[in-house]
Order: sequence, then structure tokens, then C-alpha cells
Amino acid sequence: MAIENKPISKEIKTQAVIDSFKKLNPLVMIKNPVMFVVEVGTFITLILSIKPDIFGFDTVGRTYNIAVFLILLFTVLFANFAEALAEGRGKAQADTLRKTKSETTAKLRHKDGSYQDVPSTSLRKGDIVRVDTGEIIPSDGEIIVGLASIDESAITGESAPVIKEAGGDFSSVTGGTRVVSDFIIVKILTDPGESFIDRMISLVEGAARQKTPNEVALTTLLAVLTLVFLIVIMTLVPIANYLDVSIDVATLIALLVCLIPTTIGGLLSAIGIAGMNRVTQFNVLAMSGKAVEAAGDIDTMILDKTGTITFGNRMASEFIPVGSITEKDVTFASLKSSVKDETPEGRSVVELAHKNGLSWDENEYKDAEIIEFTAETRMSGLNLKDGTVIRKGAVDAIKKYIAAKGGSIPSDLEEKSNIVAKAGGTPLAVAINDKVYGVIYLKDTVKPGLKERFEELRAMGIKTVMCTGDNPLTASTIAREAGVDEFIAEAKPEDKIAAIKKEQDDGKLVAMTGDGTNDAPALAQADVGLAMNSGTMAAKEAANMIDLDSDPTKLLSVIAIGKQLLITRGSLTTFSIANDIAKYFAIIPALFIMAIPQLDYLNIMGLSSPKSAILSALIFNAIIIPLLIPVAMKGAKYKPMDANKLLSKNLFIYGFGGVVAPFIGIKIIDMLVSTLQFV
Ligand SMILES: Nc1ncnc2c1ncn2[C@@H]1O[C@H](COP(=O)(O)OP(=O)(O)OP(=O)(O)O)[C@@H](O)[C@H]1O
Ligand SMILES: [K+]
Ligand SMILES: [Mg+2]
Repeated sequence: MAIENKPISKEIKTQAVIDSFKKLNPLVMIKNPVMFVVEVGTFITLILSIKPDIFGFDTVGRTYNIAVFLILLFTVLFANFAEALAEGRGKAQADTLRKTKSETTAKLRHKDGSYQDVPSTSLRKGDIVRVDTGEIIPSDGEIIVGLASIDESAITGESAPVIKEAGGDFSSVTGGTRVVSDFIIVKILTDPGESFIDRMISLVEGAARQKTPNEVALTTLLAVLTLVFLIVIMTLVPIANYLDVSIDVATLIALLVCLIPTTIGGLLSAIGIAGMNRVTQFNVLAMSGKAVEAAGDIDTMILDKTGTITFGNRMASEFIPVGSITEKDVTFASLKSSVKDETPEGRSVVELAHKNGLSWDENEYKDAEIIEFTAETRMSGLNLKDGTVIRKGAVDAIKKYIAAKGGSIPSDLEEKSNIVAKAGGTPLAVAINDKVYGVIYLKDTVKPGLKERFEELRAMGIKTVMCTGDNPLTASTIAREAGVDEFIAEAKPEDKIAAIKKEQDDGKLVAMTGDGTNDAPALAQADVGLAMNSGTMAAKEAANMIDLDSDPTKLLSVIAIGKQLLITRGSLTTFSIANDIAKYFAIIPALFIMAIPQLDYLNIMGLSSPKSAILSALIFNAIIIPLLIPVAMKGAKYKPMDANKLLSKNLFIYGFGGVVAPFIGIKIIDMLVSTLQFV
């Protein structure tokens, strides 16, 4: 794993302590309204500590004011520490990544074909470079010539090299990875500072972090609650004046801070950052917290077949003749159809024909018009100078093509291609002019372990749909083998989008996983788009998550983290508010007793003195924040079970715990505090 999952080190903790002080800057604090109010209170009590009668009266004395000031200061620092600690882990990961981003030299190709050594940082979009064995790829791009095995461990942490080649879905290369065999010519696709590693760095560092809509809503709610309590506390002043009792300002501030939701206010951003951190620890890069939260609520998951469910290295394994065609003729026709096909499928056809002892004359195809493969036509081929047209492609596409030309379809084409499809292979029909020669058998392998994980998704109530450009028979075989619930075959890129939109129109949240350029629009349309790192640049750019291990079922982990994130936030909010209600019972009686000692019967908790009661409640309010940091960082306990059940279970635990904990905590603290001289 490139992104290390180390326990929080001493350095991170030390740095977090330093950062907690830096975050006292009011311009930073204002982003967190609840804690900003606490900071203002801290400032006022600081002044009261210096000049206790600044408001014209002093009923409590300097020491009490200093005590309130210190507890408030620690309350703010604890909240800052929680956030700094969560950020610290990401910063450490970013530093590790930065080290891999060493300055290298690139061989830039000029228009005249000559090469010049330039620093990798000077490369721009559109530049062409050559990378030889042992060299580091200078920036992100696409292989335009060649095939090489590449060590991507700097990014994925996986030490086994991967094969990358021009054409098709495995042509993208990432800056910072190393060519271990052969050479490649790469077209650079990013400008300096926008590369994949740059994006990874800013992601793990949280530089690009934006509050999610859920977080914004909760922050607003907490701010409103704070405002309400502020008004309530302010109205106490005229009431007290009317009763001719004076309530000191430090106590009013203490009361306010105890009543506003400081626990969740202090932990909210740490919860979000830690959630994103957990995602990266699974080797998934999430572009936004919003995507992670959306993952927690996913109803439907749509998957591309080749390269996502299967490994995607579709290789020709057999040439099957139809009608009266001989094996040699179909092999030759297949070879002809593929000599100019630069996709991995096309090259594998040429290779197999070679192995079967056939060769071709380059001259014969020199002036031929190349018909490149597209996901729309699902065909590729050549138009020769002499008028001969050669095509290969999806069987139904070739059938339509031949029918339009007025040719006849051999009676055994269906049967022969079905044999291939039933085995999970992709049959490609080959035709010259209006005559079908036979079928090319493209073999592919389903990635292991999918069935079990799709089973888990089903248990969570998530529907899986495979969406492929391949024929229905192949699709159904692979669908069965992989264990998806449904499949859509013969899907063009727009069909993939339509499939997603249809689910979304039914009010469903949809995740899409894919790797190809043709998947990019669908990845962008989905609520959660997970691209395989093995896939094309277009797919990775359109998606809002990238799995560095190219494992589509990784979404399962992200779903769990998303759900856990929402549950953690909900639980701690419940705890925080329940807590504040309990503190109300400790602190309000104290306030009245302080003013009117005859009201002592209100002291239901039997606290030793009004001052001790208030300080104890305030201390409890402060230390609950660091005590809950582990929950915020690790997330509330999560088991894959019915989400509603889990939520109500958590609400009960945290709600009940939130009411009971302060009574016990404040009582214990009061027993300790009451031994102090000044209270
Ligand atoms: N080089 C090629 N020449 C001709 N036809 C091809 C070629 N490659 C693929 N095909 C045909 O086009 C169909 C669609 O291919 P493509 O790889 O775009 O599928 P897709 O929509 O990405 O779906 P999936 O990746 O799930 O298979 C294939 O099933 C195959 O029949
Ligand atoms: K509080
Ligand atoms: Mg594909």
C-alpha cells in the first residue's frame, strides 16, 4: 500500500499540539461558530481574571475567574487538537508521497523526431516523451507507441509490475512510476502541478477538503442552537436585575458554554477528516467527502464488465470457421482484419495468427483506409485500395453490417458464436466484403473473490447490475460467474448513462465502477463514480473515486466507511445534545442557589457548592472532547446490518449515555474540586 496505515506517531501528536495553538486565530475559529463563541468567552474571562470588577461589580473573585478562563481555554484547545490530529495523519501521508515525486529528466521529442533532455517539471499537455527501461515516467500520459511492464508501487504499493500498452483501456501511465522492461512513447496529458500524484497529495493533506452538504447543514443547525442559547442566557440578566440579584459574567459564560453543543462542535470536522483518511487507508482515493457520504447510502451499483469485473486482457485464443470456410481461411481473414488494429484485442489476433504460421505483406495494406474500433460501431477493420472491405466486430454488429450489404449469414454462425459466449468468452465475427468467415474467440478471466463480495452487497440491500458492450450470452455467463443480480448487454456509452439515470429517477443513489474511456460519461453521471486505477485517464478524471488496486468490490469498504461516517456523526451529535440537557440540571440550580441561598433544595445532585458545581460541569464539558477523540477518529462501531436498526441502536446508546454520563462525571469532578480552597 502506498498510503501507509501507521498508528498515529509521536511527531504527529506533537505537531497537533502546536497546531491547536495556531488554530486559536479567530479568523480560523470563526468557521466553527460553536467553538468561536467559546473562544470569545475565553477572552472575556481572561479580562475578568485581570480585572474582576470590569463590569462594575465582583461577586466571585479573581481565582474563580481564572479557573473559568483556564477551563474554557482548554475546551478550545481540545477541539483544535482533535481537528489537528485528524489532519496530521494526512499530512504525514502527503510527505511520504512528496518524497516519491522526485525531479527527473525527461526525453522530449521534437517535431523533427530528435530528442532533448528536459526537466520533468517543464513538461506540458501534448508533449511527447520517450521512456526507456529503468527510467521513471516523468508525468501522467497515454502510451502512443509500445508496450512495457511498469512498476507502479510508488502509487499503488503493489510490487508486481503491470503491463501497459498503446490503444485500449490499459494505455494510461502515471508520473512517478517506473518502466521495468521495454520502452514506450508517451503523450503527456497533464500540466505541471495537476498530475495524479499532485492530486493525491492535496487529497490526503486535506487541502482540497470542502465541507459536505450534510456537514454544512449540521454546522448551521449547531450555530442556530448556539444563538438560541445565547439569547436565553442574555435574557437572564434583566430577570436577575429585576430580582435584584447580580449574576457574575464568568458564571453566565460558563452556563452558556455548558449548554451549547461544544462536544459535536469540537469533533465535527475531525469526524469528516478521519472518515476520508479511512478511505485512503483502503487504497481508494476519494475526491470529496460528499462522495464518501453518498457511498454510505448507495442503492444500486452498476459495473462495466471488461477490465472491471474481468481482468480485461481479452486475448484471441481460437479462430473458428463457419460454413464452408477452412480454418486457414478464417485465420487469414482474422489476421487481415487486425493488422492495423492497435487495440490489445487486435494485437492478440495478429499474434495468434503468427503463432499459427501465417504472415502478411505490409505493402498490401500500405494505402488501406483504417476503420478504427469504436464503442459505438463495435467494429473495426480496413478498406483496401482495390475495394475490398474487411471487418471484425461484435457478432450482432457484423450481422447487421452484412445484411445491409445484401450478404447472407451462414447458418452455423449463431451456433459457433454461442459456444464462445456460453464459455464466457467474447466472440468477434470476421467478414470480408459480404461474406462471413468465422468467429474469433476472445478469452477473459473474471477477477477472483467477486461472488462473495457481491453477496455481501446483496445482504446490505444493494443491487448490482453489470453493463457491458458485449453480447447477451457472454454477458449472462459472466454475470452468473461473478454473481451480479442483473445485466445489460450490448450497451453503448449512452445506454450506460441511461441505466444510471433510470435508477436515479426512481430516487435511487447509484454507484458506477468502470475503467474505459467509454465509461467516463457514466462515471460522471453516477452519484459515486469509482474508476479502476488500471483504466484510462478519461475514466479516472470523470470519477470521484479511484481504486488504486483496481478492485470493483472495494466499493463495499467505502460504503461501510460512508455509513460509519454518518452514524458516527449522528451518534456524537445525539451524545452532545443529551449531555447538554444533563448539564442544565447541574448548573441551573447552582446558579439560583448562588443568588438566593434559600433555594438550596434545588441541589438535587448534592453538589458541594454552587461554584464547585459550575466549575465541575465546565471541566466535564471540556474533557469529554479529548475522551471522544478516539470515537471520532476510528468511527462508531459498525457492523453490516440494517442501517435503520443500527442507527436506532446507536441513538439509544449515545442518547442514554449522553444523559447519564454527565451526572456521574460531574459528581466525581465535584468531589475533587470541592477540596480546593477557593470554592
Ligand atoms: N478491437 C476490436 N475490433 C472490433 N470489435 C471489437 C474490438 N474490441 C471490442 N470489440 C467488440 O465491441 C464490443 C464492445 O467493446 P467494449 O470493450 O467497448 O465494451 P464495453 O462497453 O466497455 O463493455 P465491457 O468493457 O463491459 O465489455 C465487444 O464486446 C466486442 O464485441
Ligand atoms: K456544551
Ligand atoms: Mg470497458
